[in-house]
Amino acid sequence: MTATKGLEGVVATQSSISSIIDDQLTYVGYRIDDLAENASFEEVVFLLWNLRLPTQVELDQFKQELANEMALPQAVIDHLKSYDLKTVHPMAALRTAVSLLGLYDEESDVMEEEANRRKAVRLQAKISTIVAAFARIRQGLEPVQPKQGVGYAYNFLYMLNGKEPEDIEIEAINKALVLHADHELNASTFTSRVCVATLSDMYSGVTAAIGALKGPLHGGANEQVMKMLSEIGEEENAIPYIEQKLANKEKVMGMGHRVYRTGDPRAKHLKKMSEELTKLTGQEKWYNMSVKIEDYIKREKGLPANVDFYSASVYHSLGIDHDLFTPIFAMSRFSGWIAHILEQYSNNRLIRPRADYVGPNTQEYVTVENR
Ligand SMILES: CC(=O)SCCNC(=O)CCNC(=O)[C@H](O)C(C)(C)COP(=O)(O)OP(=O)(O)OC[C@H]1O[C@@H](n2cnc3c(N)ncnc32)[C@H](O)[C@@H]1OP(=O)(O)O
Ligand SMILES: O=C([O-])CC(=O)C(=O)O
Repeated sequence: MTATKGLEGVVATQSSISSIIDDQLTYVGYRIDDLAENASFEEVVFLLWNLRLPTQVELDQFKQELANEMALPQAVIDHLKSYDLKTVHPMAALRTAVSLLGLYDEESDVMEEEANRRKAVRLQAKISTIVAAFARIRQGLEPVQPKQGVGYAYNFLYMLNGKEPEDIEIEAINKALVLHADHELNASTFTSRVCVATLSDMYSGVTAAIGALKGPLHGGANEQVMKMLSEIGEEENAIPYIEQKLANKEKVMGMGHRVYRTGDPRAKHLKKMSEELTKLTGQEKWYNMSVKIEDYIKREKGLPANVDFYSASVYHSLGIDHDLFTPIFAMSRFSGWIAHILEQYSNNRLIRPRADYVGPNTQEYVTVENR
């Protein structure tokens, strides 16, 4: 047996949810460019879970179902209030809060398809409320109740900031949510599938996936990109900073991808938004700095910017705290994880690969007093 490091190139399952072929991404066959320009996030969630686009009536109904499920059990809010809010990372808080949520769902261990569909709606609805509530509570503010009759992106911003969002903010968050929703067998989605393939429950699957997304080689990279840009500070420092990083054999966050070779098709949409939003808010330097880094890394290392690179300056120019960038990614990716969990249940087999053993040969056991 020989191991493939990082499972590169290994095809581990069949899936009908999203595809990456020749560096093009589709959700259920629909091009990401078309979805990013035209679709609401709720439309995309419906698509991922039902493998078809909704009619207007279905979409309105689905939006209402999500809005109806946004409120959190008081116990979850009280729990969020009990954390050490100065030190707890929001992704760690999210991981725990989502797991806790499962304790308040009477159907959490009911495995029938209809129950799983109801849990899917509850989870997708409540994740945005948890992220917003955590952000408010740590500022010493009360969580804002979700609003009826508005879309998912609007409601998130409303609960986060406690005021009506501007159209441009809603558009930016909606587009970011559409772009991050699913991505074939990325590390966190694979984690969710491995977890539920034991026939564990949906709460366990998404909790495990949050843990995988949190790492800086995956979803955690967007926060690290903003950390890097903040350290660079001014445009003229960008190239010397990156040269030093490469000389130290350190990775440049937001660059490179396991699957894409020529470029990540999501990045151009975020780049355009970054340009618009940083200009609008008089913070062009973050965009200009990002372009310099992207061009340099492409030229020197042949690596493309990934989805995490420009999302950093987009969220920053919306005034969002840097450590909330990855939770926002999670909010969107919940839809993909859930789609994959439902697909895994529908055609399940335990996922259990092998390891190529490279440890010592068989050894004789020596009792502790004789070692
Ligand atoms: C939503 C997402 O998850 S998108 C990815 C988010 N993650 C990041 O942005 C973190 C930075 N990027 C990376 O670490 C990588 O590009 C990954 C993890 C995304 C994918 O990489 P892998 O396919 O595993 O490639 P691997 O890490 O083995 O790198 C291959 C080579 O490219 C180099 N490389 C890859 N990415 C980078 C980078 N961002 N900066 C500098 N060098 C890089 C590696 O140092 C390595 O060079 P070597 O062969 O000389 O040792
Ligand atoms: O697919 C991957 O490996 C990482 C990624 O871009 C994503 O999860 O969106």
